[in-house]
Amino acid sequence: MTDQNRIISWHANPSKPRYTPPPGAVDAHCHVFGPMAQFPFSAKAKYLPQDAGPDMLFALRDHLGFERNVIVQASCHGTDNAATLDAIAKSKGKARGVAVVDPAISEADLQALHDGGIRGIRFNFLKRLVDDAPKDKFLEVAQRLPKGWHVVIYFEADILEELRPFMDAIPVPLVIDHMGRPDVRQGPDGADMKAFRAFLNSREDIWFKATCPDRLDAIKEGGAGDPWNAFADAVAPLVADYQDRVLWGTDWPHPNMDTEIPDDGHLVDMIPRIAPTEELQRKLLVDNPMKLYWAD
Ligand SMILES: O=C(O)/C=C(\CC(=O)C(=O)O)C(=O)O
Repeated sequence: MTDQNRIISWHANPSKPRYTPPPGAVDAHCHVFGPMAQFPFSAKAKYLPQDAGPDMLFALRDHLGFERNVIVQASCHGTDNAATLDAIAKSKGKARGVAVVDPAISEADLQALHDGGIRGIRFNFLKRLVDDAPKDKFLEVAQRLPKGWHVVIYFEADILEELRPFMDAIPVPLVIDHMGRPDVRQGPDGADMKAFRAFLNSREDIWFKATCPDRLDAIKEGGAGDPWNAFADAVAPLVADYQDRVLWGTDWPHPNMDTEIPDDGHLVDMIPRIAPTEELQRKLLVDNPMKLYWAD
C-alpha cells in the first residue's frame, strides 16, 4: 500500500446530537489510528487510514457528551498496541482499552498491558481484516489472562455456529462486537437474531455491543442507511431483554468506511431508539461498561 491510499473514514464535522447522554457515559467501542509517524501501521494492515489520534478522539468525546472511552485495538495496528496505550495514557484515566496480542505473549507483557489500562483482548475472525485466526492459540492465551479481563470477539453471523465450540471453551466473559453482525433487515425475530439470542442464553457472561447501525443497515449491504430504521427495530428488543450485558460505542473513526461515512451525532441519536428509558440508558452507557472496564 502506498501513502496515497490512506483513507479518511470519519465525518469531518459531526452534528451535535439531540440526545444528551447521562453523566459518566462511556463510548465503549472506538479506535485510534496512529499518528503514523509515531506509531506505524502493521505491514499486514488491510486498510491504511489517515491519522486519527487521541486529541481527535477526545474532542469528539466531548462534542458528543461522553466522559470516557474504551479504545479497541484496530486491525491496522496488528499486535503492536503502542498507539492504543498512548491514547489511554493521554486520557488521564478517562480511557481503558482492548488489545490484540500475539498469542505467545508472556505473562509479564500481559501485566504491562494491564498496567497500561488494557482489560481484554480481541479475536478478529473477519477474513477481510486478518490473514489468520488460530483458534487453538487463541484458546491457550485466553486461559492465562490477568484477573478481571475478558475476550472480545468479532465475527459475522454466518460463522456463529462454527465458532460455538471455540467460544464455549473460553473461560472468561465474552464481549461480541456488533452483535456478531446480524442481518437487521430480517427484523427482531429473524434467523440471525434468534441464533444470537440462543447463544446469549447459553451463558450469562456473554456481553454484546449494540453498535454499528452504519455498517449493519448500510445501503451498500441492502439496508436503508441513515436513520437506520431496520437497525432500531431489530436491536431495541435485544437491548431490553439483555439489559445488564449490553454496551454501546461510536466505532469512531469507523475503520474502512469509504462510503456512507456516518455522522457521529446521528449515531448518538440512535441511543434513545434502542434504549428508550433513562434506566436502560444508564445501564447501557454507564453501569455496564463501568463493570467491565473500571471494576478496579
Ligand atoms: O472497527 C470495527 O469495529 C470494525 C471493523 C474494523 C475492525 O474491526 C478492525 O480494523 O480491527 C470493520 O468491520 O472493518
